[in-house]
Amino acid sequence: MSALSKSIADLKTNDRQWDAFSAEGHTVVLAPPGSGKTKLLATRLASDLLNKISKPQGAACITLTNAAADELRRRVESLGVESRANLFVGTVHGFALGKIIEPFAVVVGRPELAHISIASKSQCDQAMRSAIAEVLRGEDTRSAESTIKINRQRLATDEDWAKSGAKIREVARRYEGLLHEQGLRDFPELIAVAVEMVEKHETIRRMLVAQYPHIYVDEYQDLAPGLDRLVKALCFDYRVNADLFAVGDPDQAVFAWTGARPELLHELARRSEVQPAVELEYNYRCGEEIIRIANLMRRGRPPIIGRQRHGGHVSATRCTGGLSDQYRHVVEQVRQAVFGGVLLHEIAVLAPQRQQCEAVAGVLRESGFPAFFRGDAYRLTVVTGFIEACAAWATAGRETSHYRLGDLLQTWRTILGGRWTRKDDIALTELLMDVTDRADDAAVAFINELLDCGLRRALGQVSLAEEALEVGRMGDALSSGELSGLTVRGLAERALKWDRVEVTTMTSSKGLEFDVVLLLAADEQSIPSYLSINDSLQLAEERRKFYVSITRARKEVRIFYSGFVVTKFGRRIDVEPSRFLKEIGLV
Ligand SMILES: Nc1ncnc2c1ncn2[C@@H]1O[C@H](COP(=O)(O)OP(=O)(O)OP(=O)(O)O)[C@@H](O)[C@H]1O
Repeated sequence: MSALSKSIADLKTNDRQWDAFSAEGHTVVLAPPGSGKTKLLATRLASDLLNKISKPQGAACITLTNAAADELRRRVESLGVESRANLFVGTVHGFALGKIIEPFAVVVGRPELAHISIASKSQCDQAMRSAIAEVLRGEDTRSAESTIKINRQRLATDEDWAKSGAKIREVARRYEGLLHEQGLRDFPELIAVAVEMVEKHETIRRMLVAQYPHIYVDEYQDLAPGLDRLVKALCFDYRVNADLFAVGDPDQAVFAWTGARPELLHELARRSEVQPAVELEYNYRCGEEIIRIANLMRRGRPPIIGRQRHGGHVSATRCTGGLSDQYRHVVEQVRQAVFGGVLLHEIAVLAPQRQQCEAVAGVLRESGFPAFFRGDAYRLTVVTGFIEACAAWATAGRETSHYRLGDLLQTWRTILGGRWTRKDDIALTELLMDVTDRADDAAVAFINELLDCGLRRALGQVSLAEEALEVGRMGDALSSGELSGLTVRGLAERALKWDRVEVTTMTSSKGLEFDVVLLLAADEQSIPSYLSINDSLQLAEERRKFYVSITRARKEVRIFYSGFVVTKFGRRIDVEPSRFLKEIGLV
C-alpha cells in the first residue's frame, strides 16, 4: 500500500475526516486540537495533486508560518507528490510578494514594486517615532502607534480611519512616506498592495486562478484580514473561481496582535457558496483526563472525543515561594518524568512571558537538564532553519546531527530557485566540509560565508524578501544582539530537536505536542495578563492561549501558581489563582 493510500485509509476510519476529504466545492473544516487537521490537509492536497489537478495547473497552500509550510511540504512529498512549477506552499507574505506583486507589478503600472526592500523592525520603529513626533507635536500620543498598527494590519476602510481621527491617519501616511523616502516598505503595506491588485484587476485574478485553481488554507483563524480578502477575491468572484479548502479552529486563535480575527473563519463557514462546515470531533493526541478538562473550556461547543489514548493527568500546584519556587517544582517534575522514562524533548515548559522562559531554561540547565528556549532574536524560517541545519551538519558530527547533506542540498536548490547551478552545490558542500574544523569560529562569520557562497544572490529575489529580513535579524542578533559571540557549534545546537527540554511561550506552543506539559505562572494578572483583564476581546484570546497550552500534552499537564505576582517595579500583589484554573475545576 502506498503512503497516500495508507493515509486515505486512516481518514476512512473517521467519518468527519472522510466527509472533509471527499467534499466537493468550497470546504471549511473546523478542527479542534489534535484532530488530524494537518494529516487531513496534507492528504487532501497530495490526493488532489495526483488525481485531480493536471499539470501545468497547480495549487496554492497558504500557511501561518514558514515552519508550518515546511512541515506540510515534507508531509506532501512523503505522500508521493513531486514538486511542480505551479505548486505554492508558503505564507501569505510569500504568496503576496512572489505570486502577486513580483509578477504583476509592471502589469498594473507600478514597476517600482518589482524591486522592493523591506524595512527592518528598527527602521519601522524609527519611522513611526518620527511620524508621531512630527504630526502629533505636543498632543497625546499614547495609543497612536497601536491604533495605526492595528488599522493597517486590518486593512482599515476610510470609515475605520475616520473613527480613529484625522490626525492618526495623517501619522500613518507620514510613516509610510518616511519609509518610501528611504526606498522601503513594510509588510502591512505590501499585503494591502497585493489585495488591491487582486481586487481591482480581473486579469490578475484570472491568471492566478489559472495557475492555482485550488487554494488550501491552514489555520485560517490566525491569518489576518489580508488573506481573507485575497481568498474572497479569488474564490467567490462570479467570473473566476478557485476552489477553497480551508481548515482552522476559532477556539485556537492566538494571533490577534497580527490583526487576525477568529470571526473571519466563522463568517467564511457561514457563506452561502461554502458547503456546510465539517467539524472534526476526535482527538488523537491527549489522554482522556486532558480531554475532559479541555471540554470544560469549550463552553457549549460540541465536546471533543478522545481516540487512542487512555489515562492522562492534569493538576495544579501552589508554589508559595513565587516564580523561583515554581522553577524548582519544574526541575523536580522534569526529574520525575525522566525517571519515569519520558524523553527530554517530550517535555515542554510553557510560560506566558519570555523572561519567565529564559529564567526557567537557565534554572533547568543549572540543575543539569539541557533546556532550550528559542526566544525571538529571529524567527525560524526556511532560510534561518537551513543556516542552523548547515551548522549542525558541519559541526555536530555528520552521522549524529540528524541532518543529511542530500536534504540540505535539496533545500539549497529550493532557496536558490531559478538561479541554482550545479556549481552552487559544490560550493556549499566545500564550505560545510571546511567549517567542520572551525566549530568554535563566530557563527556570524559562517553566515557571511554562506551569503558569499550564493545565499546573498538568492535573497535578492523579491519572493524571498521576508527571508532576507529574517536572515538580517539573525545576523544582527549574532553580531551585536542577544546572541552575539555565539559560535558555529552554538548555532548548531539551536537546530537540534532532541535530548533537551523545550521551553516556549504559551503563544509559540501552538501546533506543537509533547508527552508532558508544565505550565508556569497561572495566577490572575499573569494568566490572564493584567493588560487584558478589562478588555473582553483580549481576555478571550488569553483564554484561548490557556486552552491551546493544555491541549499540547499527550499524557500529563502540571500547572503551577503562587497566589501572588510581582510587578515589574518589584511590588508584590496577592492575587487569586488564574480564573481559568477555577473554570476547569482545579482550584
Ligand atoms: N484518521 C486517523 N487515524 C489515525 N491517526 C490519525 C488520524 N488522524 C490523525 N491522526 C494522528 O493524530 C495525530 C494528530 O494529528 P495532526 O498533527 O494532524 O493534528 P492537528 O489537528 O494538526 O493538531 P493541532 O492543530 O492541535 O496542532 C497525528 O499523530 C496523526 O497521525
